[in-house]
Amino acid sequence: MAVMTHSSSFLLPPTITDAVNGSSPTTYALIILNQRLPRFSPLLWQHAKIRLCADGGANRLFDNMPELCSDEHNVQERYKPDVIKGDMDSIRPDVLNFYKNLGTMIVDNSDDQDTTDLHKCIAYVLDIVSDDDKSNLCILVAGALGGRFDHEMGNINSLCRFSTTRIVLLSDDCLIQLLPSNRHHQIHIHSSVEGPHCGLIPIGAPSGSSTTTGLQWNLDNTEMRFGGLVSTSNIVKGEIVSVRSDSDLLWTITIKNQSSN
Ligand SMILES: Nc1ncnc2c1ncn2[C@@H]1O[C@H](COP(=O)(O)OP(=O)(O)OP(=O)(O)O)[C@@H](O)[C@H]1O
Ligand SMILES: Cc1ncc(C[n+]2csc(CCO)c2C)c(N)n1
Repeated sequence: MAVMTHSSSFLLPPTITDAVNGSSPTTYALIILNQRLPRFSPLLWQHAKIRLCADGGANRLFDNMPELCSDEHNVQERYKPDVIKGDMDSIRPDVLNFYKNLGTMIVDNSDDQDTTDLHKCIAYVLDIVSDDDKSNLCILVAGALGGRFDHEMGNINSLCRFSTTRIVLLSDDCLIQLLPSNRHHQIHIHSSVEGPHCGLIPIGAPSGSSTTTGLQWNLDNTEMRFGGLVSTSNIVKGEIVSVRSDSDLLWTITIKNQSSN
């Protein structure tokens, strides 16, 4: 069974990350959604090679980034997205014009009312990254959780629709990613920035057999299904959590508020 490693090193400053990652650095893309920016968004921005706003996500970048970078000047000019894409029913005209004048590419997909703005942005990233970058690609999605439940489920559905792409949904409080079936997942825990609370949740279909190490309540060939057992309120115990399952699972872990540590 092929090993797939996971690390939330994008929550650490890039210099530390580069030293840890060694030879094959991850290519990060950042997609900003229409929810209050997570407090660590400036860090995600630094890691990212390409930055997109999904429609109204541009309003959040424009309105919230200056508060998060209060020690910097000209924040709105400096934090210029490469692309704004979506059905353009939420972005404010002043914000659209501001970024258009800075040279941001605007992609209006108002004709497509069947896929979400997040879906459109992920598809765009997959279209433009080179094959080399695609193999190391990880898409970070800021503002994906909390707020409207239909949007949250739409965002989780994007993980399933693009199940062969590494995508991490992020809020201030936690992250979610998909662990594809039939891999040996090794999740490196950065305990200074994440944990200890975590969960493993079957999505789309029941999981017949899942096995883990590194958790307080490990699974041992355990079945999980909605209406039966799903592993919520679990706790990370080791530096590495390993997961094997015959079905796709969602992995979620809390993100620490570092100002309170
Ligand atoms: N409250 C929320 N919770 C989670 N994700 C959100 C929320 N609001 C927006 N998003 C995400 O941000 C993206 C862009 O948001 P935006 O408000 O521009 O979308 P929208 O298509 O205009 O939404 P709607 O028309 O349903 O209000 C959405 O596709 C969704 O992925
Ligand atoms: C069955 C069904 N349910 C909802 C929508 C609405 N919808 C889904 S994605 C989207 C675009 C949002 O930017 C919209 C309006 C649909 N088309 N089909």
